[in-house]
Amino acid sequence: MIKVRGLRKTVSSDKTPILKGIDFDLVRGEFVAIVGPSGSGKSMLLRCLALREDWDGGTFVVDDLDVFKAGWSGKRRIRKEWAYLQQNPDLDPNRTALKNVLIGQVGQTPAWRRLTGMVRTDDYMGAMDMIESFGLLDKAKLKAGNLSGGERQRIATARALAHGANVLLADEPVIGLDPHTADNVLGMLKNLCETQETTVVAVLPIELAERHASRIWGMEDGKVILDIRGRRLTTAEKNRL
Ligand SMILES: Nc1ncnc2c1ncn2[C@@H]1O[C@H](COP(=O)(O)OP(=O)(O)OP(=O)(O)O)[C@@H](O)[C@H]1O
Repeated sequence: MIKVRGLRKTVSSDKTPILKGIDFDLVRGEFVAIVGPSGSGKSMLLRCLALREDWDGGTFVVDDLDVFKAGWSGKRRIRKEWAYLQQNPDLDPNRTALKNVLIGQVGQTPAWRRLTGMVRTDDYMGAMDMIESFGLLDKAKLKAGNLSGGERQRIATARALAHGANVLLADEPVIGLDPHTADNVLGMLKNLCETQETTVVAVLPIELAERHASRIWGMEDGKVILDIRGRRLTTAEKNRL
């Protein structure tokens, strides 16, 4: 269970809060899509949940762990077990797609492994399976710098999942993908939620949210103004966003 109460975020240059008190409970295995107009705070919410931003107020409880009260160890656990996929994923452009998946993300992978690049056969097989399931087996040996934006995004998602992230926070994970591939990737994420109890919180366009998410949050001006089970939004609901 993930429990957030009163999440507030203000940036120092501007005293108007960007997030104005967000509350929610999330259970394992939910696939939440965040929708809403540009500037409503979708990316900031994900960044705060990923602890890429300091919070200005609020409580954050994951299972029985009060993340902020636990201090360094609480934050470390989130960084280790949760994956954050930003719009431009932080892949190493000089390493192959496969190597990026194998060595993982800072925070998820022991430093010695990142430095030496040493991997076990099981890890290799797991990484190749994951790359294949994202339809990129033929790109595994290409340097990440030579992949398209959509391919990089899929490799970053594969990397997070290959390292066993149990919560995936993804900022527009299918941007730039053709509709068929976008549906495939989201279908895969949905399947992971259902079979592995992975929790996904992703910023998505409304029509993809309607099709794939188990829950939809609509954001407006730093607040969640709509929190519904995944389904087609009514015209009135769409007009609020
Ligand atoms: N570091 C910052 N300094 C000042 N303002 C910021 C900062 N980061 C975000 N903002 C502002 O906070 C608001 C919310 O930004 P955020 O990126 O979360 O919006 P969004 O809903 O993800 O938008 P989009 O759909 O365009 O990506 C915006 O008005 C943005 O300009």
